[in-house]
Order: sequence, then structure tokens, then C-alpha cells
Amino acid sequence: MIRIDLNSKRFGDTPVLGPISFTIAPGETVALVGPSGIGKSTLLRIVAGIDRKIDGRIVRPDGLAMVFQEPTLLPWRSAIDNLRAVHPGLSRETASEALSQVGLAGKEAMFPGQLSLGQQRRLALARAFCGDPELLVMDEPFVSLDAETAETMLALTETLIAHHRPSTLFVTHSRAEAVRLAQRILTLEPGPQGAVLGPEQIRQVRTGTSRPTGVVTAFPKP
Ligand SMILES: Nc1ncnc2c1ncn2[C@@H]1O[C@H](COP(=O)(O)OP(=O)(O)OP(=O)(O)O)[C@@H](O)[C@H]1O
Repeated sequence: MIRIDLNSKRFGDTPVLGPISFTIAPGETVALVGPSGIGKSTLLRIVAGIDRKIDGRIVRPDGLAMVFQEPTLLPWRSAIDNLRAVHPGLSRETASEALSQVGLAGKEAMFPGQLSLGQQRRLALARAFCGDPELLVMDEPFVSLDAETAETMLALTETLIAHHRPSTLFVTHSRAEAVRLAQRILTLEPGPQGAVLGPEQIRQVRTGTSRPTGVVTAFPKP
């Protein structure tokens, strides 16, 4: 179980996030949505443990993987070594299998600069999943891709999540992406405090009969 109990997050004197509490169950996928600048990436970084300067408490597993907007690969390492650099215990065979799972069979020896941007993103996905993370954190993983590549990546991510079953928290600006991938959608919005969306409301969102309301609360932007 992943548990977020944040009292506040400030950058200097500026409050960015107010009290936020939620849990993510094993194998559950949760989307984090909200307007630009509200604090989604900040909250994601807090959950991942990259930002620890908070007033609050986060319970997270050790096995964690992150996927960013950019593939963040090591340009001087081959595709297979990009996987093995992050997961030193990984055999060549398992690493090759992870590459073929994302459609990169036979590309073991290629360097990131020799791969298309779409292939680099696939490699970043393989790197995230081949450690079998208990918690997967993704920050707008499908943004700035053409529609066809975004769809391919979305479908691939769906398959990998179904196979590996990590708890997943991801940020997106796309309500359609959130509804497709997530069992639960958390909306960051300026206070007052909202209520967590239950399964019934999610069903209504899916069928378009209701619009989601505030879920977790952030301070309004200064
Ligand atoms: N390192 C930092 N120092 C100071 N302020 C920061 C820092 N990082 C983020 N902020 C501020 O915190 C607020 C939230 O930023 P954040 O990137 O989390 O928003 P976001 O919801 O992810 O936005 P977007 O959807 O546009 O990516 C913004 O006002 C931003 O300027």
C-alpha cells in the first residue's frame, strides 16, 4: 500500500500544495489531473521521493520506476545496456525479452541516437517495467507525441501494466487517457477541500453523465 499524507509543500515562502491524503492499492492505477501549474509534477516528485522537503509523510515501496516526458536514456550506452545499467542483476536474456515486449526485438546493440523518438520512449518504458516495480510513477508520458504514436504507447503501457501490475500514479492533461488507464482519477484543484471520487462517480465519468469534482486540494496559485 502506498500512502500519501501531505500537510503542505512550499517553495521558499510560497505554499504550493495543501493537505492531501490518499492511498494507492497494490496494482491500482491512479491518474492525477488538474490545471497547469497547480502542482501535479510537484506531487509526483514527492510521491517518488525525489522531493523530500515536505511537511508530511509518504509510505512507498523500495521498488520504484519513473517515466518522464523525455526518455532520459544514457546516450553512450546501447539499448540493452540502458536496461542493465539501471538493473544490474538483469540477464542479457531477460533484457532482450523486455526489449521485444516493447517492440524493440533485435535492437539490443543500437544506441539511443540511432533510435527514433518513439523507439526511445519504448526503451524508457522497457527500462521502467523490467525491474518489476511495485510503484510506477509517470509524468505526462504520452505528451507531445503524434496521435498514432501516442495511441501505440498508450496501448503498450496498458499491456505492460496489466502484465506487471504495479501500483501506478500518473499525471496527464488528457481526461480520455485518465479514464482509459486509471481505475481512479484524482483532481488537483484550488481549495476548498473536495471529496475523493468513488467508483460510482468514476463510472458516471466514463459514461459521460457527470463531470468530476475536486478530489484533492491544493492552495490557489499565488
Ligand atoms: N523548483 C521550484 N522552485 C520554485 N517553484 C517551483 C519549483 N517547481 C515548481 N514550482 C512552482 O510550483 C507550482 C506547481 O508546479 P508544477 O510543475 O508541479 O505544476 P503542474 O501542475 O505539474 O503544471 P503543468 O501541468 O503545467 O506541468 C508552480 O507555480 C511552479 O512555478
